[in-house]
Amino acid sequence: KSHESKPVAWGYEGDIGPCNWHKYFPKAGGKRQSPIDIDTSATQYDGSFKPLRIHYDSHMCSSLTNNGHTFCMSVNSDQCNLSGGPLEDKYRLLQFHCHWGSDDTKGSEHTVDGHQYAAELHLVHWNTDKFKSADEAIEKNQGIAVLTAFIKAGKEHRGWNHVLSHFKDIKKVQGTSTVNEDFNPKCLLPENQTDYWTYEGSLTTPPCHESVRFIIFKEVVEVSSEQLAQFRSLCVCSSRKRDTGEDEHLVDNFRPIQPLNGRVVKASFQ
Ligand SMILES: COc1ccc(N[C@H](NS(N)(=O)=O)Oc2ccccc2)cc1OC
Ligand SMILES: [Zn+2]
Repeated sequence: KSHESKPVAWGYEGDIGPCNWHKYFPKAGGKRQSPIDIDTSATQYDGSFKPLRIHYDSHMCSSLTNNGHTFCMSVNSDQCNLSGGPLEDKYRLLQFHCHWGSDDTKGSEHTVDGHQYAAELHLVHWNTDKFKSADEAIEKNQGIAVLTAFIKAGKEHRGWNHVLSHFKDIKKVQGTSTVNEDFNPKCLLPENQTDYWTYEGSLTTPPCHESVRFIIFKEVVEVSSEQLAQFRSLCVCSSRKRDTGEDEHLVDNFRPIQPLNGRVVKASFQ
């Protein structure tokens, strides 16, 4: 029997934290890693982008899972597609998830002029024109496109309640809940979908494949502080082994920013 490679544990703190990921996941030490700081004085306007086309249907059944690092809403509808903007091909929505912090002052992965937001939404899509499966696409250049929105504390976001209402079923690690309601993840995006930054980077979690085109909206989405607290209520795996055996609540599931290495961040707006 071939020896299955044992999955390597990784996390956001201690010796399995981001500084050591490269030891088991060599791509994490690559030249086009994510996230990055967006220095708005160095972005370059690109007038050649066509309008972004985000076509999601809402009759998709999906399941919400606590994967030990965040929640992940998987989508298995072939009707949720993304194209246009900086993209040459058509991409299909696979899942969405978020990154957040232990309080409202931190949590996003990307930063803008050094400013970190309270959380960051990632809608992960894979290139269905070039590849046969998401598992193939995640290792290939242009394989993945991640639509990204920053989140800050403010007024309550009613759309997010459709996701948060299922959190009680996935409080435990590897918990899964089936979500079969009429929910369209497009409601989680900002109103302004024409102004965004875009650059070529990587998965921000191991195996950190350098296959991702990030599209990051300029407009920030507001959710209430109570809703942000619900993100933090998820119990996830942590490197600290507590003898108390109490559930580990996640703190800071965001990767630190990575060197730009000469990459240029394009802007769809002037
Ligand atoms: C299509 O296959 C994958 C897609 C994505 C990621 N990792 C993803 N990276 S990110 N933050 O850049 O989107 O992080 C998470 C974080 C939480 C839940 C699921 C993904 C990993 C994948 O296979 C290993
Ligand atoms: Zn992510």
